Amino acid sequence: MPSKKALVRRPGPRLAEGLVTHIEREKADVGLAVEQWEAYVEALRTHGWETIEVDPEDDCPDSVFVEDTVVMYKNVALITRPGAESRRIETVGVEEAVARLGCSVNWIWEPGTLDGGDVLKVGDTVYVGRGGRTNAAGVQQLRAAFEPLGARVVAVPVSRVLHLKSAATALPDGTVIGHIPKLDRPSLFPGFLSVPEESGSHVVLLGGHKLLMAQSAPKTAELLTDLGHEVVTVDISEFEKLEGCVTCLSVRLRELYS
Ligand SMILES: NC(=O)NCCC[C@H](N)C(=O)O
Repeated sequence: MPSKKALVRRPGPRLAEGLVTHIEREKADVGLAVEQWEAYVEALRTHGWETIEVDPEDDCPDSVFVEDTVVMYKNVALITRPGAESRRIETVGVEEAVARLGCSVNWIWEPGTLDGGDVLKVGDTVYVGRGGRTNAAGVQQLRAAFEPLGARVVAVPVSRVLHLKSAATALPDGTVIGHIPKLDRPSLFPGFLSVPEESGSHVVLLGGHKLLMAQSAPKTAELLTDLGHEVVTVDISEFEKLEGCVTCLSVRLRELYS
């Protein structure tokens, strides 16, 4: 039976100093962000996920975006080497957490860089965005880690957004959804559905046809509801000010053997 555990990491007091690359900086309200994070975690729990808090990393403003620090494939946790140097220390606590959960651990090494936000899994196809945070060596190391386990790794150029998953994720049936103006090569995805809002391109699969989405994408929520999905929304405005989205606030562990 698949496990339903999700790693999350509480935002720290320096959250508002988080990196912004493709958008104008707007001051995030840390108190409100904590409330929004708690509601996000509660939404995961309500839909059957056991949440595991990685020890906070209060000196790292971006540590709440835990997805960037580890990529899961089967029982293997690939600890990343984030493209932004200021984020590299975040991996230490995450490595401890996944090791405690019984994952096999592997690593991206220098000169490779890779952010988890650049990795989109659709069944055994693993799309990896090669862009501002993930370099060619990171892509090669991801291939070397996951292809022997049965993955097919497809590299996708990313230049218009922070990460591949800033502009594309996948529905439970494997359809990739994305916001065309932010994608370099939408034609690389077979079975592609375009969505009207950039923040509508981010969905977290909660199980069955349930999707967790940001409140900021009402038109996409309507489109997906009309296609028979059950949409659960959360307000993550303070994380969106830092180029975060629903996907980057957790890492789901679905194939643990413990
Ligand atoms: N996977 C993600 O979408 N991560 C968002 C990271 C945002 C953070 N401010 C950063 O620039 O690294």
